[in-house]
Amino acid sequence: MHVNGQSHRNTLICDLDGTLVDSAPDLAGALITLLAEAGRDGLSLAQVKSMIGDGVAKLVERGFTATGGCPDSSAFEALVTRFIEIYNTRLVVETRPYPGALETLTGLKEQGWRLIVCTNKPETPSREILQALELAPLFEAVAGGDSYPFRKPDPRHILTLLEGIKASPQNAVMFGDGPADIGAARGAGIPSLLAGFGYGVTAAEKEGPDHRIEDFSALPKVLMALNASAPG
Ligand SMILES: O=C(O)COP(=O)(O)O
Ligand SMILES: [Mg+2]
Repeated sequence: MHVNGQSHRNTLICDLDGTLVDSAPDLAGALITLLAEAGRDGLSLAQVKSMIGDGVAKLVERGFTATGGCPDSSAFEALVTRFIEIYNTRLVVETRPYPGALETLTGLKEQGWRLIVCTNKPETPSREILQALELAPLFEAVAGGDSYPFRKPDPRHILTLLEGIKASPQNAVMFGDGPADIGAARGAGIPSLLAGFGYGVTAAEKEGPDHRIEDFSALPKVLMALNASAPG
């Protein structure tokens, strides 16, 4: 679909952790419990925030690397399994949507935007979190870090999800807080919008996002501007 010679954007791909929901307190709680079980020191919330964005295995790896070293192969796999077990008991204890997320996305949906989630968190807990926080009805589709054999920053994570709902990359916009989001969007050839309130913001800035917002209330305006006709 073209409007004024440009592709009309009507599909918003949302990252989950650090973009739709502030999930760091529960992820940190689970990681700190896991570290304690292994006799390791704790980590601050700020430290854990900087480790989120590339899926659970990376989070566990980074947590152990930062506290004395990461075990390899089978011992590591057991830690990831245990992490998921602990995290499953506290998916939404402290996790909440960012202020204005529900209202803003509801408004966009009413205006005709198609909303989908592309996260590196495994699909099952992602769906459970969206359901528990009453965000699930907004989204047409959800892809997690384990939904396909690839994940962000691989652009195929985004492209396969779009294909699944028969949406074109030419009509899509990526909204995320981490370098994996901005990198995947660039690889897929779609504009990216950085959630400046999220976790991977400093690293994401280096990937050159097309736009940046500091809260949800700014989202509709940026999306409208994207669809506005080019000057001249
Ligand atoms: O699970 C993670 O590390 C984060 O996932 P997301 O930022 O892609 O939602
Ligand atoms: Mg994120």
